[in-house]
Amino acid sequence: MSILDKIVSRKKEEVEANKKSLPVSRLESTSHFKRSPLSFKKALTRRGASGIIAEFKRRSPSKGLLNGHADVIATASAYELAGASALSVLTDVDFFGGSNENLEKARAAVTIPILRKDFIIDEYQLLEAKAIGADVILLIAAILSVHETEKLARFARSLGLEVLLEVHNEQELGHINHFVDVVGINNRNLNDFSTDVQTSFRLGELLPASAVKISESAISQPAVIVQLKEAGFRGFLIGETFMKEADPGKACEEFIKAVNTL
Ligand SMILES: O=C(O)c1ccccc1NCC(=O)[C@H](O)[C@H](O)COP(=O)(O)O
Repeated sequence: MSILDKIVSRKKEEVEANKKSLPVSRLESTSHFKRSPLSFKKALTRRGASGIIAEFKRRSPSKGLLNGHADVIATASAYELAGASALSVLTDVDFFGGSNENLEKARAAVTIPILRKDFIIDEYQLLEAKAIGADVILLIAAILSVHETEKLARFARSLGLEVLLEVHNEQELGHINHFVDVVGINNRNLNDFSTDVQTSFRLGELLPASAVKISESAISQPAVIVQLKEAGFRGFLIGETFMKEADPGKACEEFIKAVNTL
């Protein structure tokens, strides 16, 4: 079984358990549920935006523990102060050491949009995303059919959430539909963990000029941001480069400063 299959299999169990312990009526009664989400797309395309989407990721299947000490509130605040356009918060518990609570804490600490980074396979998770204060959700083409992608994207939009669709190869471009706000090209092959930033350049050329596209994973050099911007990318999702440092907020600040000097 590939790691992606393992994650999805565990996710199905987790979602069924959550449906029982926290029914939809409880999700719908939260204060976040009544809030109007912020626009991720606007935050990335605003004039002068850094486009950096700074991620809070404690550990990952590919690298193990990245940072056991960073505090989510301090890190989220520091990312925003450093000039990040948006945050990404892992909420998967078993494989990434994340939690819904982390996203709620980040929500209370920042005013920029927050991406719920998880493996979404069920509409319940979209209601949950809204209830914990997310603004945008991730749909991963590699784990969804074209029909499932459209159904989930439509439902997310009906809740006022924006949709980031993640693709990794030419075939997955067929998952794009008109409910998708932003297309993410993941430089990491989620089955074997190999990374190659060229994936963004290759697939980016195949997207219509009107698509708002972001590059995800394995970005560690400020110079790459300049090249990706030249290729029309508006956002850059960065986790490990920041989280592997003792002070992820400082690492983000230095990275954005370095981009601005190029
Ligand atoms: O990060 C992993 O090892 C991973 C493994 C399996 C599925 C997803 C995985 N990561 C999710 C992501 O897409 C990244 O957290 C995100 O793009 C940031 O990547 P990075 O800057 O390389 O931490």
